[in-house]
Amino acid sequence: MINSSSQAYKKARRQYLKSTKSRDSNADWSAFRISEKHFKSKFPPPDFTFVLDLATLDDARAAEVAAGVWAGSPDVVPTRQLASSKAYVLPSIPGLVLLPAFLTPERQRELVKWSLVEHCRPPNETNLDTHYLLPDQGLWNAFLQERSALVHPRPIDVNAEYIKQEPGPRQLVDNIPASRINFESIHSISKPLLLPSVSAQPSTSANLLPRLRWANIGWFYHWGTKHYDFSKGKIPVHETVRQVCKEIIKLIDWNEVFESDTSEWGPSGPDWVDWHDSYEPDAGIVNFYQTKDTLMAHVDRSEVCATSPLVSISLGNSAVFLIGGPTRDTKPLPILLRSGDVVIMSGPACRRSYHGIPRILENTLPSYMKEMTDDGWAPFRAYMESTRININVRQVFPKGFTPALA
Ligand SMILES: O=C(O)CCC(=O)C(=O)O
Ligand SMILES: [Fe+2]
Repeated sequence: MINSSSQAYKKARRQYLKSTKSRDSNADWSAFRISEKHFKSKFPPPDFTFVLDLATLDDARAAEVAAGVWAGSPDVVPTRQLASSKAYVLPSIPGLVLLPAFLTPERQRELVKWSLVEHCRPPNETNLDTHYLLPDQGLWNAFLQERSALVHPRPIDVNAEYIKQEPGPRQLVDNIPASRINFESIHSISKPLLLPSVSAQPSTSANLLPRLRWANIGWFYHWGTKHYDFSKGKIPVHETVRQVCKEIIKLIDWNEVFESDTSEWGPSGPDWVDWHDSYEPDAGIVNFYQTKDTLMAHVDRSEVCATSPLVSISLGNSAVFLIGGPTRDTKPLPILLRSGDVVIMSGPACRRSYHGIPRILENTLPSYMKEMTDDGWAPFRAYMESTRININVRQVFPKGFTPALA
Protein backbone atom coordinates (compact mmCIF):
# COMPACT_ATOMS: atom_id res chain seq x y z
CA MET A 1 0.00 0.00 0.00
CA ILE A 2 2.81 2.45 0.95
CA ASN A 3 5.73 2.98 -1.41
CA SER A 4 8.60 4.05 0.85
CA SER A 5 10.83 5.17 -2.02
CA SER A 6 8.27 7.61 -3.48
CA GLN A 7 8.76 11.38 -3.24
CA ALA A 8 5.40 11.74 -1.44
CA TYR A 9 6.51 9.28 1.24
CA LYS A 10 9.83 11.06 1.76
CA LYS A 11 8.14 14.44 2.04
CA ALA A 12 5.56 13.14 4.54
CA ARG A 13 8.37 11.55 6.57
CA ARG A 14 10.32 14.85 6.73
CA GLN A 15 7.17 16.68 7.85
CA TYR A 16 6.44 14.06 10.48
CA LEU A 17 9.93 14.25 11.95
CA LYS A 18 9.74 18.04 12.01
CA SER A 19 6.33 18.07 13.70
CA THR A 20 7.39 15.64 16.43
CA LYS A 21 10.39 17.86 17.31
CA SER A 22 8.40 21.00 18.09
CA ARG A 23 5.61 19.92 20.41
CA ASP A 24 4.02 22.88 22.12
CA SER A 25 3.44 22.25 25.81
CA ASN A 26 0.34 24.49 25.75
CA ALA A 27 -1.26 22.54 22.92
CA ASP A 28 -4.57 20.72 23.33
CA TRP A 29 -3.64 17.14 24.26
CA SER A 30 -7.18 16.01 25.06
CA ALA A 31 -8.11 12.43 24.20
CA PHE A 32 -10.11 13.76 21.23
CA ARG A 33 -7.18 15.81 19.91
CA ILE A 34 -4.80 12.86 20.19
CA SER A 35 -7.18 10.72 18.16
CA GLU A 36 -7.62 13.49 15.54
CA LYS A 37 -3.85 13.71 15.13
CA HIS A 38 -3.59 9.95 14.76
CA PHE A 39 -6.04 9.87 11.85
CA LYS A 40 -4.74 13.05 10.17
CA SER A 41 -1.25 11.65 9.95
CA LYS A 42 0.09 10.79 6.51
CA PHE A 43 3.23 9.35 8.01
CA PRO A 44 3.07 7.01 9.72
CA PRO A 45 -0.29 6.12 8.16
CA PRO A 46 -3.02 5.63 10.78
CA ASP A 47 -3.65 2.22 12.26
CA PHE A 48 -7.21 1.10 11.49
CA THR A 49 -7.26 -1.91 13.83
CA PHE A 50 -9.56 -0.12 16.28
CA VAL A 51 -11.81 1.58 13.74
CA LEU A 52 -15.39 0.30 13.73
CA ASP A 53 -16.20 -0.79 10.18
CA LEU A 54 -19.57 -2.51 9.86
CA ALA A 55 -19.17 -2.95 6.10
CA THR A 56 -16.73 -5.78 6.85
CA LEU A 57 -19.69 -7.82 8.18
CA ASP A 58 -21.54 -7.67 4.89
CA ASP A 59 -20.55 -10.22 2.21
CA ALA A 60 -22.31 -8.13 -0.42
CA ARG A 61 -19.79 -5.33 0.27
CA ALA A 62 -16.64 -7.49 0.09
CA ALA A 63 -15.49 -6.06 -3.26
CA GLU A 64 -16.20 -2.49 -2.10
CA VAL A 65 -14.24 -3.08 1.12
CA ALA A 66 -11.29 -4.57 -0.80
CA ALA A 67 -11.24 -1.70 -3.30
CA GLY A 68 -11.53 0.88 -0.52
CA VAL A 69 -7.89 0.31 0.61
CA TRP A 70 -8.61 1.08 4.28
CA ALA A 71 -10.62 -1.31 6.45
CA GLY A 72 -11.37 -1.49 10.16
CA SER A 73 -12.98 -4.23 12.24
CA PRO A 74 -16.62 -5.05 12.99
CA ASP A 75 -16.12 -5.84 16.68
CA VAL A 76 -14.00 -3.07 18.25
CA VAL A 77 -16.94 -2.27 20.57
CA PRO A 78 -20.07 -4.28 21.36
CA THR A 79 -22.84 -3.56 18.84
CA ARG A 80 -26.42 -4.79 18.68
CA GLN A 81 -28.34 -5.21 15.45
CA LEU A 82 -31.98 -4.23 15.82
CA ALA A 83 -34.46 -7.04 15.17
CA SER A 84 -36.74 -4.74 13.20
CA SER A 85 -34.28 -3.24 10.69
CA LYS A 86 -30.72 -3.45 9.37
CA ALA A 87 -29.63 -0.85 11.91
CA TYR A 88 -27.02 -1.18 14.63
CA VAL A 89 -26.84 0.46 18.05
CA LEU A 90 -23.88 0.73 20.41
CA PRO A 91 -24.58 0.12 24.10
CA SER A 92 -21.59 2.41 24.88
CA ILE A 93 -23.19 5.40 23.08
CA PRO A 94 -26.97 5.28 23.66
CA GLY A 95 -28.84 7.07 20.86
CA LEU A 96 -26.22 6.47 18.15
CA VAL A 97 -27.75 4.41 15.32
CA LEU A 98 -25.73 3.19 12.33
CA LEU A 99 -27.34 2.12 9.06
CA PRO A 100 -24.54 0.82 6.85
CA ALA A 101 -25.26 0.88 3.08
CA PHE A 102 -28.76 2.21 3.70
CA LEU A 103 -28.87 4.02 0.34
CA THR A 104 -28.62 2.09 -2.92
CA PRO A 105 -26.01 3.31 -5.44
CA GLU A 106 -28.85 4.83 -7.47
CA ARG A 107 -30.20 6.85 -4.52
CA GLN A 108 -26.66 7.95 -3.67
CA ARG A 109 -26.13 9.29 -7.18
CA GLU A 110 -29.49 11.08 -7.01
CA LEU A 111 -28.47 12.77 -3.74
CA VAL A 112 -25.10 13.81 -5.18
CA LYS A 113 -26.94 15.46 -8.07
CA TRP A 114 -29.47 17.03 -5.73
CA SER A 115 -26.67 18.48 -3.53
CA LEU A 116 -24.93 20.17 -6.45
CA VAL A 117 -27.68 21.00 -8.95
CA GLU A 118 -30.69 21.81 -6.81
CA HIS A 119 -29.35 22.66 -3.41
CA CYS A 120 -26.22 24.69 -4.13
CA ARG A 121 -28.04 27.76 -5.37
CA PRO A 122 -30.03 30.70 -4.03
CA PRO A 123 -31.91 31.08 -1.74
CA ASN A 124 -29.65 28.56 0.01
CA GLU A 125 -26.41 30.08 1.28
CA THR A 126 -22.96 28.62 0.81
CA ASN A 127 -19.61 29.49 2.43
CA LEU A 128 -18.61 31.24 -0.82
CA ASP A 129 -21.52 33.72 -0.73
CA THR A 130 -19.77 35.80 1.93
CA HIS A 131 -16.92 36.54 -0.47
CA TYR A 132 -18.34 36.20 -4.01
CA LEU A 133 -21.38 37.24 -6.00
CA LEU A 134 -22.31 33.73 -7.05
CA PRO A 135 -24.38 33.20 -10.20
CA ASP A 136 -28.18 32.99 -9.72
CA GLN A 137 -28.25 29.51 -11.19
CA GLY A 138 -25.76 28.29 -8.57
CA LEU A 139 -22.04 27.58 -8.83
CA TRP A 140 -22.39 24.01 -10.13
CA ASN A 141 -24.86 24.87 -12.89
CA ALA A 142 -22.70 27.83 -13.95
CA PHE A 143 -19.67 25.53 -14.01
CA LEU A 144 -21.47 23.08 -16.31
CA GLN A 145 -22.46 25.88 -18.66
CA GLU A 146 -19.22 27.87 -18.87
CA ARG A 147 -16.24 26.75 -16.79
CA SER A 148 -14.17 29.80 -17.46
CA ALA A 149 -16.83 32.49 -16.86
CA LEU A 150 -15.67 34.83 -14.10
CA VAL A 151 -17.26 35.08 -10.67
CA HIS A 152 -16.64 38.46 -9.03
CA PRO A 153 -15.80 39.23 -5.39
CA ARG A 154 -18.56 40.68 -3.22
CA PRO A 155 -17.96 44.40 -2.73
CA ILE A 156 -17.88 45.76 0.81
CA ASP A 157 -20.89 47.93 1.68
CA VAL A 158 -19.52 50.90 3.63
CA ASN A 159 -22.85 51.38 5.40
CA ALA A 160 -23.19 47.79 6.62
CA GLU A 161 -22.16 46.44 10.00
CA TYR A 162 -19.83 43.44 9.64
CA ILE A 163 -17.97 40.94 11.78
CA LYS A 164 -14.79 39.33 10.63
CA GLN A 165 -14.40 35.58 10.35
CA GLU A 166 -10.88 34.19 10.38
CA PRO A 167 -9.99 32.18 7.27
CA GLY A 168 -9.34 28.46 7.44
CA PRO A 169 -11.29 25.65 9.08
CA ARG A 170 -14.33 26.27 11.27
CA GLN A 171 -13.37 28.23 14.38
CA LEU A 172 -13.49 26.91 17.91
CA VAL A 173 -16.31 29.12 19.24
CA ASP A 174 -17.76 27.41 22.27
CA ASN A 175 -21.27 28.80 21.89
CA ILE A 176 -23.89 28.60 24.64
CA PRO A 177 -25.99 25.46 24.17
CA ALA A 178 -29.47 26.53 23.04
CA SER A 179 -32.45 25.58 25.22
CA ARG A 180 -36.09 26.53 25.75
CA ILE A 181 -34.98 28.75 28.65
CA ASN A 182 -32.30 30.83 26.91
CA PHE A 183 -33.94 30.80 23.47
CA GLU A 184 -35.18 34.43 23.70
CA SER A 185 -31.78 35.82 24.74
CA ILE A 186 -29.93 33.90 22.02
CA HIS A 187 -32.51 35.02 19.47
CA SER A 188 -31.93 38.66 20.44
CA ILE A 189 -28.10 38.54 20.02
CA SER A 190 -27.08 40.71 17.08
CA LYS A 191 -26.00 38.72 14.02
CA PRO A 192 -24.06 41.04 11.70
CA LEU A 193 -22.97 40.09 8.20
CA LEU A 194 -19.60 38.39 7.79
CA LEU A 195 -16.99 40.69 6.28
CA PRO A 196 -16.22 39.78 2.65
CA SER A 197 -12.58 39.06 1.91
CA VAL A 198 -10.67 42.20 0.90
CA SER A 199 -8.18 40.15 -1.11
CA ALA A 200 -10.61 38.03 -3.18
CA GLN A 201 -9.96 38.24 -6.92
CA PRO A 202 -12.31 37.43 -9.81
CA SER A 203 -12.24 33.66 -10.18
CA THR A 204 -13.72 31.01 -12.46
CA SER A 205 -16.42 28.61 -11.33
CA ALA A 206 -13.95 25.77 -11.99
CA ASN A 207 -11.48 27.32 -9.52
CA LEU A 208 -14.13 28.06 -6.91
CA LEU A 209 -15.75 24.63 -6.90
CA PRO A 210 -13.01 22.91 -4.84
CA ARG A 211 -13.47 25.73 -2.30
CA LEU A 212 -17.17 25.01 -1.83
CA ARG A 213 -17.39 23.78 1.76
CA TRP A 214 -21.04 23.93 2.81
CA ALA A 215 -24.56 24.88 1.77
CA ASN A 216 -27.26 25.69 4.31
CA ILE A 217 -30.49 23.66 4.67
CA GLY A 218 -33.69 25.21 6.15
CA TRP A 219 -33.30 27.83 8.89
CA PHE A 220 -30.28 30.07 8.23
CA TYR A 221 -27.22 29.56 10.40
CA HIS A 222 -25.07 32.48 11.53
CA TRP A 223 -21.44 31.33 11.55
CA GLY A 224 -20.12 34.35 13.43
CA THR A 225 -22.16 33.63 16.58
CA LYS A 226 -22.87 29.93 15.91
CA HIS A 227 -26.58 30.48 16.44
CA TYR A 228 -29.50 30.32 14.03
CA ASP A 229 -30.58 33.63 12.55
CA PHE A 230 -34.36 33.25 12.52
CA SER A 231 -34.82 36.81 11.29
CA LYS A 232 -33.90 35.66 7.76
CA GLY A 233 -36.94 33.39 7.55
CA LYS A 234 -37.01 29.70 6.80
CA ILE A 235 -36.57 27.79 3.59
CA PRO A 236 -38.57 24.55 3.66
CA VAL A 237 -36.37 21.44 3.71
CA HIS A 238 -36.44 20.13 0.13
CA GLU A 239 -38.82 17.17 -0.31
CA THR A 240 -36.05 14.90 -1.66
CA VAL A 241 -34.11 15.14 1.61
CA ARG A 242 -37.11 15.50 3.92
CA GLN A 243 -38.58 12.24 2.61
CA VAL A 244 -35.33 10.29 3.01
CA CYS A 245 -34.93 11.51 6.61
CA LYS A 246 -38.55 10.83 7.57
CA GLU A 247 -38.34 7.37 6.02
CA ILE A 248 -35.25 6.57 8.12
CA ILE A 249 -36.77 7.80 11.39
CA LYS A 250 -40.00 5.85 10.75
CA LEU A 251 -38.12 2.66 9.94
CA ILE A 252 -36.37 2.58 13.33
CA ASP A 253 -38.10 0.99 16.28
CA TRP A 254 -37.07 3.58 18.88
CA ASN A 255 -38.31 1.42 21.70
CA GLU A 256 -35.70 -1.12 20.67
CA VAL A 257 -33.01 1.58 20.52
CA PHE A 258 -33.63 3.12 23.95
CA GLU A 259 -34.93 0.22 26.05
CA SER A 260 -31.89 0.12 28.30
CA ASP A 261 -31.21 3.85 28.32
CA THR A 262 -31.33 5.40 31.79
CA SER A 263 -29.71 8.75 30.95
CA GLU A 264 -31.31 12.13 31.61
CA TRP A 265 -34.00 13.09 29.12
CA GLY A 266 -34.55 16.66 30.31
CA PRO A 267 -37.84 18.55 30.64
CA SER A 268 -39.79 16.81 27.90
CA GLY A 269 -39.13 13.25 29.08
CA PRO A 270 -38.25 10.45 26.64
CA ASP A 271 -39.63 12.10 23.52
CA TRP A 272 -38.66 9.15 21.27
CA VAL A 273 -42.06 7.63 21.98
CA ASP A 274 -43.57 9.84 19.30
CA TRP A 275 -40.67 10.54 16.90
CA HIS A 276 -42.50 8.53 14.22
CA ASP A 277 -45.04 11.38 14.14
CA SER A 278 -43.27 14.38 15.65
CA TYR A 279 -39.94 14.22 13.80
CA GLU A 280 -39.83 17.09 11.32
CA PRO A 281 -36.47 18.26 9.99
CA ASP A 282 -36.19 22.04 9.60
CA ALA A 283 -32.44 22.82 9.35
CA GLY A 284 -29.05 21.40 8.47
CA ILE A 285 -26.07 21.63 6.22
CA VAL A 286 -24.62 19.91 3.21
CA ASN A 287 -20.87 19.55 3.80
CA PHE A 288 -18.52 19.24 0.82
CA TYR A 289 -15.09 17.87 1.72
CA GLN A 290 -12.08 17.66 -0.55
CA THR A 291 -9.66 14.93 0.51
CA LYS A 292 -7.45 17.42 2.39
CA ASP A 293 -10.37 18.82 4.42
CA THR A 294 -11.25 17.97 8.01
CA LEU A 295 -13.98 18.94 10.44
CA MET A 296 -12.66 19.58 13.92
CA ALA A 297 -14.21 18.30 17.15
CA HIS A 298 -17.48 20.09 17.86
CA VAL A 299 -20.94 19.73 19.39
CA ASP A 300 -24.07 20.66 17.45
CA ARG A 301 -25.83 22.56 20.20
CA SER A 302 -27.49 25.48 18.41
CA GLU A 303 -30.74 23.53 18.09
CA VAL A 304 -33.23 24.08 20.93
CA CYS A 305 -34.13 20.40 20.84
CA ALA A 306 -31.19 18.47 22.29
CA THR A 307 -32.64 15.00 21.72
CA SER A 308 -34.45 14.84 18.34
CA PRO A 309 -32.55 12.73 15.77
CA LEU A 310 -29.85 14.29 13.61
CA VAL A 311 -29.63 12.35 10.34
CA SER A 312 -26.25 12.26 8.60
CA ILE A 313 -25.81 10.79 5.11
CA SER A 314 -22.38 9.98 3.62
CA LEU A 315 -21.74 10.10 -0.15
CA GLY A 316 -18.57 9.63 -2.19
CA ASN A 317 -15.15 9.04 -0.63
CA SER A 318 -15.03 7.36 2.78
CA ALA A 319 -14.16 9.16 6.01
CA VAL A 320 -13.14 8.53 9.59
CA PHE A 321 -15.86 9.82 11.93
CA LEU A 322 -14.88 10.29 15.58
CA ILE A 323 -17.59 10.28 18.24
CA GLY A 324 -16.73 11.00 21.86
CA GLY A 325 -18.63 12.27 24.88
CA PRO A 326 -19.65 15.49 26.66
CA THR A 327 -16.10 16.93 26.69
CA ARG A 328 -12.97 16.54 24.56
CA ASP A 329 -11.53 14.37 27.31
CA THR A 330 -13.62 11.35 26.42
CA LYS A 331 -11.66 9.06 24.12
CA PRO A 332 -13.64 8.98 20.88
CA LEU A 333 -14.65 5.90 18.94
CA PRO A 334 -13.45 5.99 15.31
CA ILE A 335 -16.02 4.77 12.78
CA LEU A 336 -15.31 4.25 9.07
CA LEU A 337 -18.14 5.82 7.09
CA ARG A 338 -18.57 4.77 3.47
CA SER A 339 -20.77 6.04 0.69
CA GLY A 340 -24.44 5.22 1.35
CA ASP A 341 -23.99 4.85 5.13
CA VAL A 342 -26.35 6.74 7.42
CA VAL A 343 -25.62 7.79 11.01
CA ILE A 344 -28.28 8.98 13.44
CA MET A 345 -27.29 10.96 16.53
CA SER A 346 -30.20 11.13 18.95
CA GLY A 347 -31.10 11.30 22.62
CA PRO A 348 -29.39 13.29 25.41
CA ALA A 349 -26.26 11.12 25.62
CA CYS A 350 -25.40 11.22 21.92
CA ARG A 351 -26.98 14.28 20.28
CA ARG A 352 -24.65 16.67 22.12
CA SER A 353 -21.51 14.56 22.07
CA TYR A 354 -18.24 15.80 20.61
CA HIS A 355 -17.65 14.48 17.10
CA GLY A 356 -15.63 15.36 14.02
CA ILE A 357 -14.08 14.18 10.76
CA PRO A 358 -10.26 14.04 11.01
CA ARG A 359 -9.71 12.35 7.65
CA ILE A 360 -11.26 11.88 4.26
CA LEU A 361 -9.81 8.67 2.82
CA GLU A 362 -8.14 9.34 -0.52
CA ASN A 363 -9.08 7.22 -3.54
CA THR A 364 -12.06 5.52 -1.93
CA LEU A 365 -14.81 6.53 -4.34
CA PRO A 366 -16.82 3.32 -4.89
CA SER A 367 -16.78 1.83 -8.38
CA TYR A 368 -20.53 2.45 -8.87
CA MET A 369 -19.85 6.19 -8.66
CA LYS A 370 -17.20 5.88 -11.37
CA GLU A 371 -19.37 3.98 -13.84
CA MET A 372 -21.05 6.02 -16.55
CA THR A 373 -24.60 5.11 -15.63
CA ASP A 374 -26.19 7.98 -17.51
CA ASP A 375 -25.05 10.50 -20.10
CA GLY A 376 -24.89 13.40 -17.68
CA TRP A 377 -22.86 11.67 -14.95
CA ALA A 378 -19.33 12.51 -16.26
CA PRO A 379 -18.88 15.90 -14.50
CA PHE A 380 -20.30 14.54 -11.23
CA ARG A 381 -17.93 11.59 -11.44
CA ALA A 382 -14.96 13.89 -11.99
CA TYR A 383 -15.94 16.12 -9.03
CA MET A 384 -16.63 13.16 -6.74
CA GLU A 385 -13.20 11.60 -7.44
CA SER A 386 -11.75 13.84 -4.70
CA THR A 387 -14.91 14.65 -2.73
CA ARG A 388 -17.03 13.45 0.15
CA ILE A 389 -20.51 14.93 0.59
CA ASN A 390 -22.32 14.78 3.93
CA ILE A 391 -26.00 15.72 4.18
CA ASN A 392 -26.58 16.62 7.82
CA VAL A 393 -30.21 17.25 8.80
CA ARG A 394 -31.61 18.47 12.12
CA GLN A 395 -34.75 19.51 13.98
CA VAL A 396 -34.33 22.86 15.74
CA PHE A 397 -37.54 23.06 17.80
CA PRO A 398 -38.97 20.36 20.04
CA LYS A 399 -42.59 19.36 19.52
CA GLY A 400 -44.96 21.96 20.95
CA PHE A 401 -42.32 24.73 21.19
CA THR A 402 -43.51 27.50 18.91
CA PRO A 403 -41.75 30.76 19.74
CA ALA A 404 -42.72 34.09 18.17
CA LEU A 405 -39.87 34.72 15.73
CA ALA A 406 -40.52 38.30 14.72
O1 LIG B 1 -19.40 14.99 7.77
C1 LIG B 1 -19.88 14.38 8.70
O2 LIG B 1 -20.08 13.15 8.70
C2 LIG B 1 -20.27 15.11 9.97
C3 LIG B 1 -20.65 16.55 9.75
C4 LIG B 1 -21.00 17.25 11.02
O3 LIG B 1 -20.73 16.80 12.09
C5 LIG B 1 -21.71 18.55 10.97
O4 LIG B 1 -22.00 19.05 9.88
O5 LIG B 1 -22.01 19.10 12.03
FE1 LIG C 1 -21.70 17.91 13.66
